[in-house]
Amino acid sequence: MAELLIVYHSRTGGSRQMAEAAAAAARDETTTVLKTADAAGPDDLLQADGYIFCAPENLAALSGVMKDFFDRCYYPVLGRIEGRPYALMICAGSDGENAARQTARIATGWRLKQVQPPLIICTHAQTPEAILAEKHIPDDDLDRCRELGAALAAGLDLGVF
Ligand SMILES: Cc1cc2nc3c(=O)[nH]c(=O)nc-3n(C[C@H](O)[C@H](O)[C@H](O)COP(=O)(O)O)c2cc1C
Repeated sequence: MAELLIVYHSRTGGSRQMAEAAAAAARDETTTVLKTADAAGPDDLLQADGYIFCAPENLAALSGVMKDFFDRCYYPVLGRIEGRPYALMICAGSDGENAARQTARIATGWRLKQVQPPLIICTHAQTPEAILAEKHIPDDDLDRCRELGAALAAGLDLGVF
């Protein structure tokens, strides 16, 4: 069975809920490994056949912990995972585009194949208190994460990418 690796970072819970929803749906289709960014490393990337990366946008960039995952793994796996499919999920307050663009550039460096446009979910938190509060991602947004997880996992299992 093909293996899907989902790597995520979350500060206030939104990205975690998104990653967990994608993982739960993906597990119905293929072997799925869910790891936090600080626990994941090059061996996890090498072992998997495809990826979902999920993280918040912080200060108009990918969150630092997720960036550290890519920084640690970039050269150890460069040239060894080319052509593998991936998808991207970003949790943001009101934007998310820069984090998505930045992550896509890293993935292009690895020569990964993006199999669908980035899924950006905005929490619409505006005040410092709301931004720092624990997030609750609505079920219809989590449905979009479930669809993404199921589609990537099913495609991996069928070998269509
Ligand atoms: C330090 C910090 C910086 C942020 N910068 C942005 C930003 O540049 N753009 C944006 O859309 N949201 C921004 N946000 C909002 C978060 O992306 C949003 O709260 C999201 O839910 C965080 O995901 P998480 O719950 O997985 O941590 C920022 C939040 C924090 C704490």
